[in-house]
Amino acid sequence: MHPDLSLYLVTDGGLCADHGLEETVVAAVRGGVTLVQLRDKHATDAEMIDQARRLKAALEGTGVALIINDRLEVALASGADGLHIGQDDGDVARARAALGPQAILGLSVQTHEQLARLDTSALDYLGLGPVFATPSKHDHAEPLGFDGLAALVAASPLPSVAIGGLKVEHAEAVRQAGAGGLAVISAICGTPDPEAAARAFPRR
Ligand SMILES: Cc1ncc(COP(=O)(O)OP(=O)(O)O)c(N)n1
Ligand SMILES: Cc1nc(C(=O)O)sc1CCOP(=O)(O)O
Ligand SMILES: [Mg+2]
Repeated sequence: MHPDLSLYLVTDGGLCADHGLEETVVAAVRGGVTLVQLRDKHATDAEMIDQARRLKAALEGTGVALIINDRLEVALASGADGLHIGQDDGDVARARAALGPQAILGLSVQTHEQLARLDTSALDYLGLGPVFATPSKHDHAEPLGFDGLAALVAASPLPSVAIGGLKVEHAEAVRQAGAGGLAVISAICGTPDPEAAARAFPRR
């Protein structure tokens, strides 16, 4: 499947708390978000399944897919549209086999070495980052900058989305680096008006 990576909202329960998770996501989608990832490092599986089901219902009719961060079992149990995993989050082939061919499956890549040993056949897209250091992910890798991002995009055989410290003012540089879009947490979650924050990003 080919997800629309143009403006990819990754959620953070803490940052979204002001408006509430569903309200933030629905407003951001009204503002132009094209893909949503439920990311919660603290919830139990049962809590995350419940969150995912509520988000899936809230996204009904919008055409925007819901991706689950890290947890294959949550993706399977919640009826979400896909899964995003990192280098240490489990096996890509196993995830694809469990999710089936229609699901969206994304993987994080930080280096050329990771890219070189990747079997991309089971994947739909890559998340490349961090472009910049960010407080939203305490264990992030060395920042790539835009030159590093462009080099990874050029070596990537799959559509890619850039992530890490990205704001509206970086959209043009990300486009010039060749990525298919931007993935953001704090540029939308935790802003006073998530719809306006999403709308401020240029359309692709
Ligand atoms: C779109 C996108 N790209 C990268 C990541 C990071 O995934 P990972 O390295 O597994 O780190 P965590 O998000 O699990 O902390 C992502 N979530 N989404
Ligand atoms: C979830 C995540 N993954 C990253 C990576 O580099 O793989 S950076 C990141 C956090 C992105 O949040 P913000 O938009 O607030 O910087
Ligand atoms: Mg992960």
